[in-house]
Amino acid sequence: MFHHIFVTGHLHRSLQLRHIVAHCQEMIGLAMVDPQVGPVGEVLGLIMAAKDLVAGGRVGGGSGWSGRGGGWDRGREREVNPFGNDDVDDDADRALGEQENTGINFDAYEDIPVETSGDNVPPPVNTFVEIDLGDALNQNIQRCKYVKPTPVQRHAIPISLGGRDLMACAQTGSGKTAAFCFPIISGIMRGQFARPRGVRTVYPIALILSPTRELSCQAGLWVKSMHFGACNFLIYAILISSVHFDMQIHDEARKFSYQTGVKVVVAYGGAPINQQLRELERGVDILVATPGRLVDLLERARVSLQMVRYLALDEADRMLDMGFEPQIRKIVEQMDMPPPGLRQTMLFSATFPKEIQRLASDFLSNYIFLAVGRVGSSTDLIVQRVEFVLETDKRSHLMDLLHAQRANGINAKQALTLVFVETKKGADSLEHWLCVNGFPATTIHGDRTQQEREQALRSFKTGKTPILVATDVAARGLDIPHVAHVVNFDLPNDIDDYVHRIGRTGRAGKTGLATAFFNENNLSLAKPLADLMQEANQEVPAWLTRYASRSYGGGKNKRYGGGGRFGGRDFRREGFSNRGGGGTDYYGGNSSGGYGVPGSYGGGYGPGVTSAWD
Ligand SMILES: Nc1ncnc2c1ncn2[C@@H]1O[C@H](COP(=O)(O)OP(=O)(O)OP(=O)(O)O)[C@@H](O)[C@H]1O
Repeated sequence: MFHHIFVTGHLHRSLQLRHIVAHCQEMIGLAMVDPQVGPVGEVLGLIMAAKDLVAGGRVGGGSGWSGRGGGWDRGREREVNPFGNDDVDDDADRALGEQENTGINFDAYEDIPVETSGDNVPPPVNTFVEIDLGDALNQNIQRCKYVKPTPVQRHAIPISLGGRDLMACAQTGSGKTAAFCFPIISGIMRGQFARPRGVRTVYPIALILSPTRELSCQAGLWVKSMHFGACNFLIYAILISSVHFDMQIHDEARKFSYQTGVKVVVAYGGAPINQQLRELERGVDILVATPGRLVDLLERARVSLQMVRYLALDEADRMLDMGFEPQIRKIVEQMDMPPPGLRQTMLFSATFPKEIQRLASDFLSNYIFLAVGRVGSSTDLIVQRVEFVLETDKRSHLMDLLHAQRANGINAKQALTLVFVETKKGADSLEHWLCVNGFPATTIHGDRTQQEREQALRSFKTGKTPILVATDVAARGLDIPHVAHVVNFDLPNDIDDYVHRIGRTGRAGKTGLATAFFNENNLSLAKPLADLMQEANQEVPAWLTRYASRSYGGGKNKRYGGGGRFGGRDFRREGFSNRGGGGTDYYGGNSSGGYGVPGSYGGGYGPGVTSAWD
């Protein structure tokens, strides 16, 4: 027989919720967390309590972390199992947690060209067992159902394990997160890191920076069964207006580091800082952070970077474009982080414009450049279509597509469609119009609160609203299973943004479809788009080739200009010398902005275009 425990709440009823949780805890003999940081933090604290309850963990107060690398103090806390219970039988939960890594079409990656450059490049591996990652990590790889490494992992993991700095470019959905997480976790497991004991300051060993807090969040709805002695409990942890989400990288890193003794903490803006501070106080080995929130923590002296031995930048080109570069420089160069050479630095993205490579090389020491596939290319697992659609016809055209999808059963349960638009207003109005016309949709854009964005993502992921209308906020990194179709209702101005957007489908060896509506407003994209499609063996419509041949320069998409179709790969091979190697200083002598780079990268956004940072 099951005892049912409902943990449910609303912000203004958080006291009541607290009592319910306390009661649950009393029933099964667990300690109570002390959620004392205001209503939102309180509710999140309660949810964390529920989460620990669900996982059978014992939640203690104060610092539960001690010993090497801040690993688990197993006498006082037990680690929440990020893989969840095997006996989960709830559809929504399954949809949220399932990664479906079995049946991946690895053959799709076999022929992919790989380029490495730099001194003494360690050879690639073919299997995970060849690499000595340690038992605990190997077990987690099995739990993730990763049978063999993806190409970027085959090359990047030995390079990083060899202690080398790395700039890696590999296609969307090809497993870059694990490629930088595995060596970091393995390195921390092996290392001896004597860290200062600050009163309130924590000293992470690894820092993973990612550009947006949206870089996929994992929803926190728990419906689990569990057993205590002779009793079975079904525990429902549902929060009506505030749900705790973890960033995707954090979520992945937690899976990979499960039972390794390596503690991962996330800090990102738009969520209450107190909860994050409490988590940090319990100890941290790997800190996953967005730049803004990290600067805040550094300024409050709650985090010191002086022990950082590993620095990873995900979506590194975005992190270094003009919008965020000063913040990144502050974190990496102006605080207490060890310099290149004394720390290991790994930069990853699917796109890496040369100008950004130049900036990035400032952070690296004698690094290896790795390109899996052509730099900035899209995977040919995605079928790309471009249709000429006038502005005034876009809605009816989209409707036709959606009706056809429905008729073909493509939009059956769990097949999701992501529609990219240019503006926040445009997103809201299209969402409304879709809903009115019988297509449940939701939106994600910069004017929505963090909570609304998270709810939208969750509603999309679970298939409740199988259409998500988004601005570029959702263009990068999001790893949402079952996105079958990406529609570029409005095309971006920058071909790299297009690559990231369509990369929300066709992930991890699966196929996907991307449709773009092109018209005379997108002429500057004609050539790069035609080139990209050709590169990915896609059918390029004759009209697009004609536009492309007229070469409308927009000052953007410079990788297509001159010297090879994609403007080369490792920029060091193109007549620029690496600063670290003692060559020409191409920075124009200014290291904090205005780099004197001819035609420096402008972030890729035209005026009025919504960026991922809004
Ligand atoms: N070796 C592997 N075997 C099977 N699945 C894998 C493997 N490595 C990663 N994956 C899965 O592939 C998916 C895509 O991985 P990930 O999100 O790291 O891609 P990415 O290269 O960072 O993409 P993007 O550039 O869009 O951020 C994830 O669901 C991940 O769990």
